[in-house]
Amino acid sequence: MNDSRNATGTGIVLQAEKLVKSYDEGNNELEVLSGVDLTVTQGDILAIIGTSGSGKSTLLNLLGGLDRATRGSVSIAGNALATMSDRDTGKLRNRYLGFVYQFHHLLPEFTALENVAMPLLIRGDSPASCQEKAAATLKKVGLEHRLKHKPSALSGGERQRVAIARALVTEPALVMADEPTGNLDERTAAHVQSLMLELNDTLGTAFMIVTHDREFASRCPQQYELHDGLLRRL
Ligand SMILES: Nc1ncnc2c1ncn2[C@@H]1O[C@H](COP(=O)(O)OP(=O)(O)OP(=O)(O)O)[C@@H](O)[C@H]1O
Repeated sequence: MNDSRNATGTGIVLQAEKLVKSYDEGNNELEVLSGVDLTVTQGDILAIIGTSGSGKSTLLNLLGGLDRATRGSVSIAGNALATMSDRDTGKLRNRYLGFVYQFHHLLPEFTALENVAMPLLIRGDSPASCQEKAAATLKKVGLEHRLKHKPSALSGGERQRVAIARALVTEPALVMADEPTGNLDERTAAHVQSLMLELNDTLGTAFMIVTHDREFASRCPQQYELHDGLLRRL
């Protein structure tokens, strides 16, 4: 596997070319993506907006290797997904990508620290190193005083910050976030949005953020709109 920093000598983390996705609907074929091109370079932060049903989640699933394209190509750190087994795609995903969703998906019976340590434990790191890295990452999202709290004892914004820490703990090149603040009140959403912009700035992690929030999108240096199956830079 290539390293993201010098995969192509250009710091390209993710590249999609002429991406098409159709769903088979019996007699009909629903073409959701009709030829999407996108390049994400190290440290980029980009927002993707689009009306409901325009294919934003479909696009993220393809780019993150969670689903396969009908045509076209996706490569992560210079590795083309099309010819890769599901197992190798999973390995690539774990190494280079982090994911944040609208709902935090934290495990309720585990503390914030244990939830954040989980991806490292699954990867086979030693328990001591997992704990240390998880604590350091929770500090980066301002939750060093909440390590032992379970999700039920955290506020909505805190839970989402734990989810962001969990996505960051493996030091991914790119975090893909699907409506990460869609479930938060306006004020809390604004805090979590600022946190992602800060983390991008301080850690150099690239962020791709699907959002309905046009104001948030306008705070991101790159903005794209998905419309009629195509992705257009705004
Ligand atoms: N597995 C599937 N099988 C058939 N059609 C699907 C499937 N997944 C999504 N679709 C359809 O593809 C279109 C795009 O869906 P998608 O979830 O990607 O949109 P979205 O832009 O993320 O929407 P929202 O903003 O409402 O979450 C929709 O018309 C949806 O019904």
